Amino acid sequence: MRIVLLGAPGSGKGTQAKLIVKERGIPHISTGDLLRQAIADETELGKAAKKVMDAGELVSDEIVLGMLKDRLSKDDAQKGFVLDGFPRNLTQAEMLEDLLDDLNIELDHALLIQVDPDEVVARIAKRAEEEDRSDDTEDVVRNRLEVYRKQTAPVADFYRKQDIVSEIHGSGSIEQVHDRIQAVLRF
Ligand SMILES: Nc1ncnc2c1ncn2[C@@H]1O[C@H](COP(=O)(O)OP(=O)(O)O)[C@@H](O)[C@H]1O
Ligand SMILES: [Mg+2]
Repeated sequence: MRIVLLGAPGSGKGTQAKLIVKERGIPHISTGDLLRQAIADETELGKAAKKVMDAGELVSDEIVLGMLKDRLSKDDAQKGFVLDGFPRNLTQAEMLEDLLDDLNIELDHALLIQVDPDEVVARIAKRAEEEDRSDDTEDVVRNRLEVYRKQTAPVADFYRKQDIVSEIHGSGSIEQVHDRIQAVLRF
């Protein structure tokens, strides 16, 4: 099964992706995690990405797509995957479409996790304490939410045209949200 997770920063994409992959034995592909790993490894790509991420902006489409291409070509991704954090804008959605066309595969589900902005801000503040992410400070979060509203929210419409979007109510406990996702994936 090939799943894309959409939703604002802090909506719970990473949290829910981990639960889905545990049950289905497919990899969790998070472009944010791949970038944070590149930063930790101090690669050239990581150094370039860090500056952009620390400002709450999006890393260039080419860099992220290159990373994703490599990751999707690995053996474990052939049975399916949960993609988290990509596509982040319409250009990336089109790039992903071309990439999947080349591989002769299609997405099965685009899950849009919906959470009130106030709740998202509160969750991210909590995550900032727990995880020490340099892009989780209040100013940067505000900018990331703005980038989400302008650039990422339209991606849902891109997938609505393919009729693969399911909206998931993202408030409540992690288990409750997971149950809602399971109900959609079973269908
Ligand atoms: N249903 C939930 N209720 C409360 N907190 C949640 C819930 N889902 C996720 N969180 C917390 O919110 C923060 C953001 O979640 P995360 O999965 O990192 O979101 P995203 O990957 O969409 O940015 C994390 O600290 C996570 O533990
Ligand atoms: Mg995440």
